[in-house]
Amino acid sequence: MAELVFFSGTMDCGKSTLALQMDHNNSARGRQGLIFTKLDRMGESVLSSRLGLSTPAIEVSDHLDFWDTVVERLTQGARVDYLICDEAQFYTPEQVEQLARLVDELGIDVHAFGITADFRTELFAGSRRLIELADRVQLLQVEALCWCGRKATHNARIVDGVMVVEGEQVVVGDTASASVGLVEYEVLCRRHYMRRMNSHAARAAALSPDTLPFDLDVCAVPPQPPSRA
Ligand SMILES: Nc1ncnc2c1ncn2[C@@H]1O[C@H](COP(=O)(O)OP(=O)(O)O)[C@@H](O)[C@H]1O
Ligand SMILES: Cc1cn([C@H]2C[C@H](O)[C@@H](COP(=O)(O)O)O2)c(=O)[nH]c1=O
Repeated sequence: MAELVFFSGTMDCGKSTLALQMDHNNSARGRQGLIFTKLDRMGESVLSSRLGLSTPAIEVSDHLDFWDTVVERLTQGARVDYLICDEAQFYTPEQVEQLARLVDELGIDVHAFGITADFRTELFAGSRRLIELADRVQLLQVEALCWCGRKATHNARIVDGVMVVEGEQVVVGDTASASVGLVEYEVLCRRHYMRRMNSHAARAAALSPDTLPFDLDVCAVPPQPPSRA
């Protein structure tokens, strides 16, 4: 029985890697699939993982109709057994409905991958619709960790080293650390998200002589990011 599955987790927890693995495993067994993504960090029409693997993909614009795209392929004689849909948080609710229809009416498996919430903790429209419609929402097994060592549950946006909670919902970026003047992201546990305490702020607080030792978490010096030289 075909399924619509939403594989979800924070940024940097391995969603794109799993998307590539699922495509590999399916195609190795002779199944035919189509790979979609939207606004991948590496550029247009590519699905990339931080582990270094990437594959060509169909770029999803707001105007792309999944139903029409797949039906056109089938009409041309192609087989379509499954879809891999990365960065699905950026899809429109209508596109998610088209994916559900492909599962129900054409028996095509849809594996969607994405983060649920933005840097303000608000659901992305595509993720909301996926949670509403998916047969299953599956959290990834590999957990990304907050700088304090707890499981990371939130995606924080960092601008010039400072965590922000206002701004455009969509700004493509990476979780790379230690760059200044860039929009970047850091995954945090809820406690440190709520305190606006990203690793940079925690390091500064731990080193400041003015900081009262009111909380061991805050006073712990977060590990330095690895040098990228
Ligand atoms: N150098 C590395 N060695 C081993 N694993 C790595 C390395 N760099 C990244 N990873 C793994 O890749 C994951 C990020 O993979 P990716 O598929 O790009 O994440 P997502 O799509 O969820 O943002 C990290 O959580 C980590 O497990
Ligand atoms: C939290 C958040 C993220 N984004 C962007 C940043 C990245 O380009 C993607 C997530 O990609 P990943 O493969 O899961 O790392 O989403 C955004 O635009 N707005 C946000 O609030």
